[in-house]
Amino acid sequence: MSVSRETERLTAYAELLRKWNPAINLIAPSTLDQIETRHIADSLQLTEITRNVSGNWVDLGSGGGFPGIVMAIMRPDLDLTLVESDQRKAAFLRNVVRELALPRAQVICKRIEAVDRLDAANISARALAPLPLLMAYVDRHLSASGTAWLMKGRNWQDEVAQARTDWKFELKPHQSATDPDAAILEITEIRHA
Ligand SMILES: C[S@@+](CC[C@H](N)C(=O)[O-])C[C@H]1O[C@@H](n2cnc3c(N)ncnc32)[C@H](O)[C@@H]1O
Repeated sequence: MSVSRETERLTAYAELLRKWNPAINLIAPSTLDQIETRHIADSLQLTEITRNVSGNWVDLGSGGGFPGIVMAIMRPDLDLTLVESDQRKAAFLRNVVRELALPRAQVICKRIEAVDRLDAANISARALAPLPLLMAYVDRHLSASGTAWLMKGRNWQDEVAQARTDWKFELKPHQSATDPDAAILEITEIRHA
């Protein structure tokens, strides 16, 4: 049976994470044995939901590369930008992009608030900030017709209620398969309330 190019790259990525995590703390050490079942599986849910989506993609606060690197592996047809302000994590991400040969992925090592507007068709973020703050980051970098894909934990409904104080938006939640209380929030038409 042939192993797909995507599977080879996901395996190589997991190896790089395991190699570098002791030095850089890319993911919580307690979750090192859950790279495939939790971190990659979470990210693959997003790539599955968005398999027919087109346009440039921006992943904010990429950290060790979830979901940004998984998106770059599964969608090599998209221009993808990972924004990560921590220099050591950004160096790791650049190394992954080079070693896995992902030529349409680039890393910006700056704070999200300091990056020139990216005018993205799609934005993703996982474990970056509470939704009210995340909306401000997304609003800065999303195009008027763009879609945000925000991976949220079990308090997502409370966060949505808080965010609606300052923002108006259309919301379509996709329930997580790995954690029934978590969701990927598909958000469009963002504007100040
Ligand atoms: C908790 S980690 C999550 C990383 C990854 N998305 C994941 O799910 O594993 C949040 C990351 O966002 C980065 N970050 C936080 N605030 C940021 C900002 N304002 N600009 C750029 N990066 C930021 C941090 O350095 C950190 O690597």
